[in-house]
Order: sequence, then C-alpha cells, then structure tokens
Amino acid sequence: MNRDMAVPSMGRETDNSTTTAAPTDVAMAVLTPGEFELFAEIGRPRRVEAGQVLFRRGELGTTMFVIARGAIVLDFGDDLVTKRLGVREFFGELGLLIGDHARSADAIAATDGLLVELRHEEFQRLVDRDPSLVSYFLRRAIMRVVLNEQSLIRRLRRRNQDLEAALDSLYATTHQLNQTEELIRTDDLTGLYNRRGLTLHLQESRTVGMPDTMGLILIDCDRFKQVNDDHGHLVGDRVLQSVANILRSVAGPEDIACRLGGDEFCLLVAASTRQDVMRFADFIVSTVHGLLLIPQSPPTICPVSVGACLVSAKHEWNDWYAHADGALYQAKRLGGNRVHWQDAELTSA
Ligand SMILES: Nc1nc2c(ncn2[C@@H]2O[C@H](COP(=O)(O)OP(=O)(O)OP(=O)(O)O)[C@@H](O)[C@H]2O)c(=O)[nH]1
Repeated sequence: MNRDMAVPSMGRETDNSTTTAAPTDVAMAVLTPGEFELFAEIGRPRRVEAGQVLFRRGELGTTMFVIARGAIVLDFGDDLVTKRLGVREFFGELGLLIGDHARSADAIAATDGLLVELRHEEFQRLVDRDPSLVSYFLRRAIMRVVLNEQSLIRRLRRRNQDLEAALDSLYATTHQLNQTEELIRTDDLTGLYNRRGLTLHLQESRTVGMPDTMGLILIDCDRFKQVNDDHGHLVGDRVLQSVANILRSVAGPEDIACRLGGDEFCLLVAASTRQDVMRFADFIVSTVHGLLLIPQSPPTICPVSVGACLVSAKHEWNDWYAHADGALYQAKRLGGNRVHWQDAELTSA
C-alpha cells in the first residue's frame, strides 16, 4: 500500500464486523479501518489542491472517492446544506455503483489532500478480494441512499407545508386587502359608494372604456337639517338610509349609487336617452312620495329634490356634476320634492 495511505485514525473507530452499525453511523459514510486499508490498496491515489473541483452537480460520474487526507465539501445547491467530509469518508459511490449517475452535488477540495479513487475495475477487484467486506460496504451505501431519500421526503413535506401555510396567509391577506379596499370605497352609514369610491370607479371605467353617454341623477334631501333638529341625529341617519335603500333598489348591476356627502346622493346609470334617465329619477321621487303618504313619527323619509341629465364620456366628473347640479338647483328653486331635467348637454370638451 502507498505509504501516504497508512490507515488514518478518526477517533471513532468501528470494527470490520458486518453486523453492527447504527443507522446514523451508516449514514455517515465512514469506512472502517479495515475497509479503508483495502480500498486504499486497490484504489488509485489522487492528489487534490484546495479549491480544486472534482465534479459538478449534474455531471455524469462513474467513480467513487475515499478521503485519505484533507477534506472535501459537497455543495447540493439551492438552500440545501453543504456537507464537509473528512478522512475515511467516501462520496460519489452512486456514480460507481449505478454508472453514469448524475452527481447530486459539487465536490470541491476544502484543503490540499489525498483521495483514493475507485473505478469499476478497481471495485471488481475489491469484490474478488473480499466479498463479505464489499457486501457490508454495499449495505451501508444502500442504507445511506434510503436515509437520504427519507430526509429528502421529510424536507419536501416540510416545504410543502410551508408553501401551504404561505398560500393560506396570502389568501387571507388578499381577502383582508379586498375588504379594506371595499371599506375605503364605502359609506359607513348607508353602504353605498362614497365619493372616493365613485372617483375610483370612474378612473377604472375610463381605463376599460366607459359608454359614450350615461345618465346622472343628483338627489338632495329637502330641509333635512330640520329632521335632525326636530328628531335628533339618529332619526336623520335613518332617513338617509331610507334614501340610500331606494337608490340601491333601483340601481342595476352597471349603475353606481353613491352618497356624495351629508344629505346629497347621486346615481350614475347606464342610459342614453332622456326617457331612460327619467324612468330612474321618477321612480326615486314617486317612491319617496309613496313613503311620505304613510304617517310615521319619527319620520323615516323626507322629501327629496332631484336633478337629472345626460352626461358624455368626453367630459370630466366636475362638468357632469355642474350640469346635474344646475338641474337640482332648479328643482329646489321650484319648491323641492320633484325632479328637474337639464336638457342641454355640455358642448365644451
Ligand atoms: N343625521 C345626520 N345628519 C347629517 C349627516 N351629515 C350631514 N348631516 C346634516 O345634514 C344637514 C344638511 O343641511 P343643509 O345642507 O342645510 O340641507 P337642508 O337642511 O336639507 O337644506 P335644503 O337642502 O336647502 O333643503 C346638516 O345639518 C348636517 O349637519 C349625517 O351623516 N347624519
């Protein structure tokens, strides 16, 4: 045997018996002194320098190595742990045993050292020389593969669980964000869109393309302050909710009902003619009239003034609002509790 290959001691001697080896020892891939002596005698010595790459992950290999001196680092890539192997530990055995096996790690010399390299021919000689020693070695090699596989399965299960937990938390966060966004867009008291909700909706509609013409209806409670003054704020709130309910009941899926603030509401409807828009506006006022016929104390509704008009996608919200507000103003001026139609469309772009 090469003098360099004198049996090294690692302070954890195991005998050459074929019967005793705890699974953890088996997984450590350390040759017994007897095995090492034989492997070193038959294998080919190979010197390595620190930093030298023996093989790369994915390369096909047909040889195994035993470390006689120095240390080798196995890097399995990604976030897997790297392993540092020392004297009498072996690696690359699947390349030898399976043949043309894709290496599962980069093998790099951590220090200058000496390896024993075994190819198929040398391994065959080992079998001829000491079949029982080789059989024991093979049992451990197989055991190591099994243990590695089990640990891989455990890691994959853990990773799967982590992924599931991450997905769950992602769903929960998305749900929360949707809820928050919904809250930001919604008026607390009535559940209708608030002004911000309307603005965002209009921005989104312009992005995807809104109809050329729509109907805008402004609704403002008449003498609402008096309701508050006579019956208190809670009654006033209830009246605002009743108005909101009427708007909600008449709005279709494409329409937007919004509380602009205080006792002022608007309904933006999918409509292209005066008749279409007025059907909505008349429904609102006649429903209010109907409710007012039912005497209630405290009141649950109050008269409303309504201004209605057609608006064009060519113009901005401020133009639309000014146009509908002109109609609302006329409805108020004429005594309220009615609809006023604003005929002329804005012409300026
Ligand atoms: N209960 C209640 N009152 C509110 C709310 N927001 C605003 N108000 C009150 O609504 C009243 C609106 O008063 P005005 O703008 O003078 O309207 P009005 O009394 O209906 O007068 P006209 O429109 O001219 O008939 C104010 O007194 C506000 O304090 C609310 O959320 N709840």
